[in-house]
Amino acid sequence: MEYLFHPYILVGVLLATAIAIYNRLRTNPALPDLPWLNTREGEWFTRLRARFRSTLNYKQTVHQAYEQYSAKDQSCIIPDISGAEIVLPVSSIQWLINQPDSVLSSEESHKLLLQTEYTFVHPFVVGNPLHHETIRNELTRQLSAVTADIVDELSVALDEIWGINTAEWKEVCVFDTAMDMIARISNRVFVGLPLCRDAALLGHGKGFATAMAVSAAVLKQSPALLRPLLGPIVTIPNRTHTKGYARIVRPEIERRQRLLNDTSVDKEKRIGETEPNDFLQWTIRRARESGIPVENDADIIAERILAVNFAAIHTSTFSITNAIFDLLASDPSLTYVDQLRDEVSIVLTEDSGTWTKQGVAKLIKIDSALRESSRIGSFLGLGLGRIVVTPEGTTAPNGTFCPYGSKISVPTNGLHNDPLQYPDALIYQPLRFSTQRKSQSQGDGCGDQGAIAEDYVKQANLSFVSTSPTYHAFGHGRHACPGRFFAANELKLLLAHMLLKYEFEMLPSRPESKWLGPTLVPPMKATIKIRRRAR
Ligand code: HEM
Repeated sequence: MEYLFHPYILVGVLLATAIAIYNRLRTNPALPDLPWLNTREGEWFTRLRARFRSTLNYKQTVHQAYEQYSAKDQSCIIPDISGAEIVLPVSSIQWLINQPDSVLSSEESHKLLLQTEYTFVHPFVVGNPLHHETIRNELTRQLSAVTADIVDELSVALDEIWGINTAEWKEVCVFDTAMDMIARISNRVFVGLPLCRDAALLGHGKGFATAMAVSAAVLKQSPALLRPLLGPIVTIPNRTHTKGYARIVRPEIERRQRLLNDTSVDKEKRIGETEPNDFLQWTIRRARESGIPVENDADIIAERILAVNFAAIHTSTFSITNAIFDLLASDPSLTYVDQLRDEVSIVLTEDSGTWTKQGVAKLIKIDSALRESSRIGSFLGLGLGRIVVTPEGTTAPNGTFCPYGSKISVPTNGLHNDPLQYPDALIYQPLRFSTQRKSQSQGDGCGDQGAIAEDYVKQANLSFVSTSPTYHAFGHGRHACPGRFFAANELKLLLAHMLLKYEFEMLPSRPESKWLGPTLVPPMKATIKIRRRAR
């Protein structure tokens, strides 16, 4: 018996008890009595061990949540090392998105996920998200106007990053090169020329996006009590990149503010030849109109643009990386690459060699390929995350009581890959949605106006940006990604140009995406071989 009192054993027991108590406490609020995935009957510390099992095998966990519970109108709990969340049935999606922000909060869910209190230098920027409005309004409405800029920037970026050598094959890392292109094209619209080509500025934009993802993940996994201590340490790179980005754009912000404030000369001269039509200018104007003095602070404006960089860069890079690997690993005899390339050539010829927003809308096969890759490989294991913020809690339509403070979501990856929702769901079919859109538009053409309009809506519902209860790569409902119209325009143009300008070596198999906890990350190191096509 004496060995039981050995200091090592005592320390071990104390530690295990402390962890068990801590985990018991952090499962605050008391969750409803639902099945906990990955627990085993009779096992010691089974909930604690379940957290590790889920974290290490998220794919299987999400699919179990979907197949055994969510698809059958039942709820369950997924525990992982950062907490435990209630996974609701997919039948409750309409209810979930209809709840007011005072009941289910998307903002609180983002704050928790991104640990914004620590990861941003001025958390005010996310607490008062003026840039969401700028994305919803100016950015989306100005898509026609900025299409020429996007095409110009992506052409230059492709030439520089993938090269123009038509004689030799070149090996490129898809993820890294795509991220370089996305950062540059996006910043062309965010801050304009010449800043969008400033290597240091792009380095800070990409660096911040990566630092955010890493520091938020570390903080989310650590005990809340330790976060005030850990926060300032793990977010050193965030601050370095925020300050670096601000240092580079500040002179331009102040120059534009001076021009807008200067009333001594006429409007044209105050702003230059013509007023810049980019996100920075819209932000400066919105800040002036907001009536909130601090909004005009150059550091706040710069951090807003950086927040938009964060929202845009990784998400869009993940999408295009998945689309490229899926296409190149498809069966060559199915000629998907050629079919997509032909579509691009036809649209470009029809539009006399110039890209317009209307021309981009005609790329329905490219659109379908992007939607298909996002269906199969969306980074969201669980989607539509919300935190219950109403003090009395709320009850989902299947009767699951979700207490105040609990996190709820639905198993997006399971749903997106369900053969009952998508025939042959596990088979990549880039033309899945364009074929459906085409068959819908091939009515007899004699329908009344109402039927034609209905047909149009049905077709649009299958586009890349269109969210639904069975497709939430961009979320769904009023908190669905406001940047998706810009992202889709940019990605369709980028993929179109890649196909038009380059030959690709097909791949024998698809490099695997990896689960990092609940996030599905595309291959970040895998390479492909490309060669510039001779004109
Ligand atoms: C393919 C690229 C993109 C994907 C897959 C994507 C995906 C998402 C998802 C899943 C959400 C969460 C929706 C929810 O909470 O239910 C979201 C939110 C958001 N996205 Fe995107 N996004 C992309 C590109 C962009 C771009 C380019 C921008 C900015 C220009 C942007 C800005 C935002 C913002 C501001 C939110 C928060 C919206 C809110 O809370 O109301 N995203 N995005």
